[in-house]
Amino acid sequence: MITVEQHLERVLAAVRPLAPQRLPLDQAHGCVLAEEVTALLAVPPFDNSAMDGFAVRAADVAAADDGAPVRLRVVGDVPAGSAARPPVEPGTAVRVMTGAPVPPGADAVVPVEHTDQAAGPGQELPAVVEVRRPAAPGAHLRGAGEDVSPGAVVLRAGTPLRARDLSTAASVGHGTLLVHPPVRVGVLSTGSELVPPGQTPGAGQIPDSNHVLVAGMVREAGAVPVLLGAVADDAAALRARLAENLGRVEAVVTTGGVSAGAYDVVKEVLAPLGEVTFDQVAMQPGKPQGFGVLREGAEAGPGAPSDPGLGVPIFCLPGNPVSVFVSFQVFVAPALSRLRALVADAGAPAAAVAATGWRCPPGRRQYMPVVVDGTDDTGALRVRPATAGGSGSHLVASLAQADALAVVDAEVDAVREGDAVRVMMVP
Ligand SMILES: Nc1nc2c(c(=O)[nH]1)N[C@H]1C(S)=C(S)[C@@H](COP(=O)(O)OP(=O)(O)OC[C@H]3O[C@@H](n4cnc5c(N)ncnc54)[C@H](O)[C@@H]3O)O[C@H]1N2
Ligand code: MOO
Repeated sequence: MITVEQHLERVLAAVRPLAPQRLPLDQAHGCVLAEEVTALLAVPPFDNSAMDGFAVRAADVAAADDGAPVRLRVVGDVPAGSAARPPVEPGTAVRVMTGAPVPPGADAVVPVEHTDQAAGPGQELPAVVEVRRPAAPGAHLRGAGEDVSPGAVVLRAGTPLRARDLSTAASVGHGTLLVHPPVRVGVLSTGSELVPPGQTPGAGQIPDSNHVLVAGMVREAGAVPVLLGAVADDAAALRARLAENLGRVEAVVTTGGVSAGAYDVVKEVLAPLGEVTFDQVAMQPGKPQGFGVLREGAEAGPGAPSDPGLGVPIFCLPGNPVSVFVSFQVFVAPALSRLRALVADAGAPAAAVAATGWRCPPGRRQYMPVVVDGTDDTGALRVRPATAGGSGSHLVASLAQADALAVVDAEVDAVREGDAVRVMMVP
């Protein structure tokens, strides 16, 4: 048996960040930025109106009032996007829309509501506008560069790009960014007993819950699942499904077929394709684990894992669904973070206290799905097992209740009510 740390170390030593690529903004969401981004354009890019109304000289309308409106001759119309710049001379106004460039000579905008003109679409350009309120110099004007000036740093390397980061990049003039590209993860279930979700299982069959579990966890880890379906416990079918798909993924996660069964074909198939080893890890659930590197169409031999074209890391997780969930959290998620070039780690487990006791397996670190039931007087989280059935790795239906995994050291044979435990919160 090896420890969780030994297995994780081996996994992380075999993966490194995908080489940066320049991608269009609409493909870069969730990717980690590989460059510092500076503004090419100012924001706003030019002086413009904050209101639909009339660009005026503030001095002209200083005394305007409902009882004594100021009449200005309208000498032009500037919708947003227009290149027109009709000058505003004393005694004149130019109609402007929100976002339209402020014409030369104007130093204020009077909103349409403060004039005799009707608001809304389809209004003809009037020859004369009556202004009924004064406007201070600068009123309703938005100055070029108010937010950022060209050359300002707007995004730092290492940022996982959110929607608003992409909008920032677009607003300062970028159409592409240098990013660590999306990590595509092949998701493959194995087992002759599996039927697709929603299909009534026949004798001895069960729904394939692992496929949607792994695909969803891949998404929650910021990577992109590539659904490779389920294969029966048949060596040729498994070999073919992997070989067909290796070229289009940066990692693979399989479930099932890694323990001691007579039909556990994952082990049998993987040796000739690459370098995958199968270990017993001192954890519960998740004891049998396979991990290694596959090379597309290549013979087995040492290489540089996760370099495009050189190798694809493969995680062969045990079939029991709770084992899949835990193994993904503990081994696959950190590896996907590294492939994405994320620097932030998951952080230390939080302090909690057991609201009820439970049994633990001898000699294996336990990852018990738990529900958080508030906090105690000291502020520690109160936790209890998510299922009345304890820590069985097949108790998948209760997994949805879990808020966290309680991590109990291998030497502990039972957690008693009131014991301190560490918990990892789960998505
Ligand atoms: N003789 C031994 N038997 C077992 C050992 C052992 O050391 N010696 N280890 C046990 C442990 S611990 C685990 S965990 C499991 C791992 O089994 P496999 O990875 O070989 O997985 P399977 O046998 O294919 O399936 C196990 C279990 O999970 C169900 N399953 C599989 N795939 C799915 C799926 N896609 N969706 C839902 N459920 C799935 C499957 O029906 C089995 O019930 O081995 C123990 N045995
Ligand atoms: O490792 Mo198995 O996951 O204990 O059931």
